[in-house]
Amino acid sequence: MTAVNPPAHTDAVITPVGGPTPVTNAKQLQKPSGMPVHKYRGYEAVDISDRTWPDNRITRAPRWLSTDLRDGNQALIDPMSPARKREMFDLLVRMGYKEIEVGFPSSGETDFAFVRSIIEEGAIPEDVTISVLTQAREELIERTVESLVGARRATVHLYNATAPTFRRVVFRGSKEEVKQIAVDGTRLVMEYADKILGDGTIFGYQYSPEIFTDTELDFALEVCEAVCDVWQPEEGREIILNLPATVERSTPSTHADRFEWMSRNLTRREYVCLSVHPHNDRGTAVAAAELAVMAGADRIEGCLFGQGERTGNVDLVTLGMNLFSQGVDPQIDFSQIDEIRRTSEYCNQMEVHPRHPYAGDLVYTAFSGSHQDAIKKGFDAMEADAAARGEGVTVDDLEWAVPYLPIDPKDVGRSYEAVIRVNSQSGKGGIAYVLKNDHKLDLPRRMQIEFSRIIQAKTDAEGGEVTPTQIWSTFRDEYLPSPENAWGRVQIRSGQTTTGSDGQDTITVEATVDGSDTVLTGTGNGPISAFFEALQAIGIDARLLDYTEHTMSEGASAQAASYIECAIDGKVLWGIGIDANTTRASLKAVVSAVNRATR
Ligand SMILES: CC(=O)SCCNC(=O)CCNC(=O)[C@H](O)C(C)(C)COP(=O)(O)OP(=O)(O)OC[C@H]1O[C@@H](n2cnc3c(N)ncnc32)[C@H](O)[C@@H]1OP(=O)(O)O
Ligand SMILES: CC(C)C(=O)C(=O)O
Repeated sequence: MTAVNPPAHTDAVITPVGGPTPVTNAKQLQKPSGMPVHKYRGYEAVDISDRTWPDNRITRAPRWLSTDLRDGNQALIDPMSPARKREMFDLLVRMGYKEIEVGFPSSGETDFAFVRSIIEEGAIPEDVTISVLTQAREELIERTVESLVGARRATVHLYNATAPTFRRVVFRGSKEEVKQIAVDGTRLVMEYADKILGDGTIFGYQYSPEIFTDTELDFALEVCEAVCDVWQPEEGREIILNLPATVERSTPSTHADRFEWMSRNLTRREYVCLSVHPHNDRGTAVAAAELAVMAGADRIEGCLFGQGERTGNVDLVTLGMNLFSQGVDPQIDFSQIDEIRRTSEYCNQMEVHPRHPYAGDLVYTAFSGSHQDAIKKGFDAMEADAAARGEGVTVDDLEWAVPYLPIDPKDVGRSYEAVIRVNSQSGKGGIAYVLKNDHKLDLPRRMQIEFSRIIQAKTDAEGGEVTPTQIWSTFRDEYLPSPENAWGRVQIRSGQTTTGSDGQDTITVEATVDGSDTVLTGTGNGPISAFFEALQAIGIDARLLDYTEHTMSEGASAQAASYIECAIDGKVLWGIGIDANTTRASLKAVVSAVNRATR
């Protein structure tokens, strides 16, 4: 055999002995881009060769915090109006989020008033903790705590940047001074909470060393430890330490290493809720969150559909649904994903991409032929498996196993209607799926091939998508013309068969042939062969090649579909007949094929 792909390490051009085309190593064809790569440097690895996170599995939902109303909102072109904020808040509650960051109350009247409104209007369920963000500045902290008066459960979330560039550029201070900002801020939060909030509030505290991703690990740890020294976490008094990828900078694996390192080195780890807050600058926020949980994070902060600064916060919908698709209950209800999407679009005034995981318009839709074929076979196999398991077992009782569909679209409130859409890339499987799903017609394989050629000719000629309605109207026109729209040489009105003592069937059919009423008769070893003989009399030479039938529904008024493959005057064609009586259905199927032969 001749090698076609040269080994990756050679730059040689391999000329296959006797082969037609010399093969060039693709490496040789790539050229330097000319882009200014010298301006950037690689992210530092973490010295943690005994890392354990790759072996961990996520077997239960982490704690979730939605920051749609804070990090999501602060990144919008038009921040949410109070009405939109309230819609979002109510949605998050309905979905099951128990920790919701509701704003930055010291930023201005809008956020302050919103926090007051949900407290005063009793919109916060007993088991939901609201959280509010503040900088480590006394006047802002005081105002922040004031916003929480009357809340049953509330957390103040304080942040300050700890990364070198921010120490140098924003705070213009030393490590010690920047650590002191966090320490003083924590003390002020505690003092104001004591002074302003009564015993009626179950008060929590969260600290974020902002830009954790660019902060030296040992310094991030030092600041977190100093904050813990002030807050004094203990049994029944947790602290949330949230380590934000304010700007996502590393691979998810390095991010996970940093989490494992922090998780191992925090002294009061059992009283710390370790929280991950990924942004999506490298497009890997979801992976970063998942790997961080494997590395020890207890809690994830993010936004629905990945709203948030720049490329967004991590997407809570994808994370939750990823768990669901692995058989882990996300403890968040995504069963009405389109309602969630619509509400989010209304609140954020931004659209969710049609290819957005789990929620986009097109994510359960296959256009391409081999995908459609496999999906149709998958649905058929699930139905057969359920039937084989015995009475009362439905596909909903089985493990989901439909190729190309990671989850059952029904589980998020989607119908199967949009699963298969037909265009020029589609094959017989998709078209057959539409006919089976929408019209209960289970076409035999060779008939699928025949009809898909008819649709293919249409897509090649007209381009674009062929809707299920167009597929059905093309199918009807081709195989099942209605009496109002009849075409073809033969239309039958009624027929009778009698069986003689010799076992031969004689058929008498009242029909219209070429526009004239007539009676056709013939004899054969069954009604179909008798009908073929009757057709001989009007010059139609037909021979049966294949026959199959199935019921289309259950009950007394059940319809049957018959499919007949015939050789007619040298052509091989399929016909279909639908009738409550199977003999009539098969005669209609013969007529369908006969008429097509002369169309
Ligand atoms: C990564 C994140 O998403 S963090 C959250 C960011 N979100 C927001 O900022 C939205 C809401 N913020 C706001 O509306 C405004 O920033 C306000 C109203 C809170 C404060 O506004 P201003 O008082 O004008 O201050 P501004 O935000 O510009 O901050 C600048 C000052 O705060 C200091 N500062 C910034 N962050 C912090 C912090 N976390 N803790 C303490 N001081 C801080 C800066 O060093 C600077 O100080 P300087 O004036 O002495 O140089
Ligand atoms: C305040 C912090 C958590 C933040 O939003 C970020 O760093 O992205």
